[in-house]
Amino acid sequence: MGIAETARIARERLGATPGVVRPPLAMIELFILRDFLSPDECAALIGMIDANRKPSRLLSENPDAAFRTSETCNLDRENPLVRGIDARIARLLGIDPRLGEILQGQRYGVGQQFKPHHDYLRPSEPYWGRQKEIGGQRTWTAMAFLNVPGRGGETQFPRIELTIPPRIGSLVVWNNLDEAGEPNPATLHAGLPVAEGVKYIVTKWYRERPWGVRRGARQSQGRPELR
Ligand SMILES: O=C(O)CCC(=O)C(=O)O
Ligand SMILES: [Fe+2]
Repeated sequence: MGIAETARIARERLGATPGVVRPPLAMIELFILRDFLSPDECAALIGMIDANRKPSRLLSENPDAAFRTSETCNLDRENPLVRGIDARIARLLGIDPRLGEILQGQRYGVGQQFKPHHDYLRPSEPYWGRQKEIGGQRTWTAMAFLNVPGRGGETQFPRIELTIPPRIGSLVVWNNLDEAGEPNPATLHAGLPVAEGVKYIVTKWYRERPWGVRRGARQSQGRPELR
């Protein structure tokens, strides 16, 4: 199934799911589903993130050391809660779960942020040779807020003047590509600095092809810690 067909199905599935809201945005395809995760699920995920967090990394070289200052946790895919949530996201989008990267948690303390960036990959970057092999382009992003920090930590899309405040359990889903399946620059977004408290989210990125390195018949993961 290609990028366009995946997008058509995701659009249809999201559109048919009760509670899914699609803000009227001309330039990007974005959906919000409140209460996708229960407060108990959020609390359990926060515990897992706290137990296993490491400084977040970037896929591309970036001279700005403050570009992404959060911490990241690759969630244990053998854990039943993680498995269930992963499967629910895939079902909501009608997407083949094999296209998904590992479900990650992110934690931002006071002052931490992820400056404006695109989730799609750039074929002109040095990382592309490998990324092309392990799934190719990133297509859709799903991100859920696990808590509400005291202040700050909104997810902002500066090109379309959209700012989404954290809300516990809320899922935000967007297509990083345009109608033609090409990277959509309007999807530029940032995790704004946390001003008070701590912010936790989970993020799920999907690829155009099954994600991972193929060794014979067995599929192992790529370098999930990298963004
Ligand atoms: O923290 C946020 O609000 C955005 C996170 C994000 O953009 C990402 O992890 O790719
Ligand atoms: Fe992002």
